[in-house]
Amino acid sequence: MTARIAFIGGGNMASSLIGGLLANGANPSSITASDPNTEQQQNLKQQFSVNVTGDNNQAIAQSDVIVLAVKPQLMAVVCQAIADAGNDLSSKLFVSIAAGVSVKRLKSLLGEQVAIVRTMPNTPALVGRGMTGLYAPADVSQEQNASAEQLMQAVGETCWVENEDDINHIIAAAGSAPAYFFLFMEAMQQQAEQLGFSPEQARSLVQQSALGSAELVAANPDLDLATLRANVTSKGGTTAEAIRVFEEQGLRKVVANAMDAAVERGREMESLF
Ligand SMILES: NC(=O)C1=CN([C@@H]2O[C@H](COP(=O)(O)OP(=O)(O)OC[C@H]3O[C@@H](n4cnc5c(N)ncnc54)[C@H](O)[C@@H]3O)[C@@H](O)[C@H]2O)C=CC1
Ligand SMILES: O=C(O)[C@@H]1CCC=N1
Repeated sequence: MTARIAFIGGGNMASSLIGGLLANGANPSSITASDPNTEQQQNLKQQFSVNVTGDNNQAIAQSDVIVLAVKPQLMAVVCQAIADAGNDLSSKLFVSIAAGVSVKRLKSLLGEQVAIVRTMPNTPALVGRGMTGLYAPADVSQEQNASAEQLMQAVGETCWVENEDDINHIIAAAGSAPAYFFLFMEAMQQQAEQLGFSPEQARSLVQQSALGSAELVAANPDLDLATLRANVTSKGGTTAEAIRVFEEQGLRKVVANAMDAAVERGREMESLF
């Protein structure tokens, strides 16, 4: 029997996961998205034909795997209401995708016996190119770990971590990472427009270069990234000049500082939410 999956919160990340699951062959009738925003419910129904509701407890009652996909600051109130409804949660597997909410915190809200796997996906899940980190405390069974892994592998690749704090490292290296690449691409698009291209042309130039580069990386697992870069960089040529400017102006340090800031914020959120 395929697992019935409830999404508590049907926003950006839930939509990416739902879209990815359906593209991978999941049956829309096995998925229920719960969201108080009726417009969001309509979008999900229209786009994916999944079941929608505004009642979290109804979605949970009819599902085996519960994906907690609300904003971190809402997690406490949402989980408390789930616990207060008094439904039997003992046979359910909870999969949290929230940044900055610890398993300890979730258990304190949902109940100490509740099985919880903490994960950190990213939005390319929508196109089957997700990267998800997973952490399971010792009381989660092998079978439940396998269910969580199966869910996330349907939308991309997975990486288990042994220590919960490593989820904050996954956030820095993968969960938040699409935004870094989008920022870089945005900056390149802007400059391409300055150089005289139309916005469409500029986007296409940047988009195809990014896509081609990522595919080259994936197609050459034995070549390190520095070698791929060197292959573009003719001695005394144009790329060398651009790379010189990036290096001299501290791109590596900026990247390291930005990733460290994401880790720190993840830890800080764990003390707030
Ligand atoms: N957006 C991203 O790239 C990623 C997000 N996450 C995590 O996913 C979670 C959701 O983030 P987004 O999808 O970006 O946020 P979002 O704001 O797009 O989605 C949250 C949804 O929850 C709904 N909601 C509000 N109150 C609710 C309630 N009481 N019950 C059920 N649903 C309720 C909102 O209407 C909204 O549609 C966050 O905890 C975030 O840390 C994790 C990895 C990546
Ligand atoms: O920005 C955030 O907090 C979430 C977690 C990773 C991506 N979005």
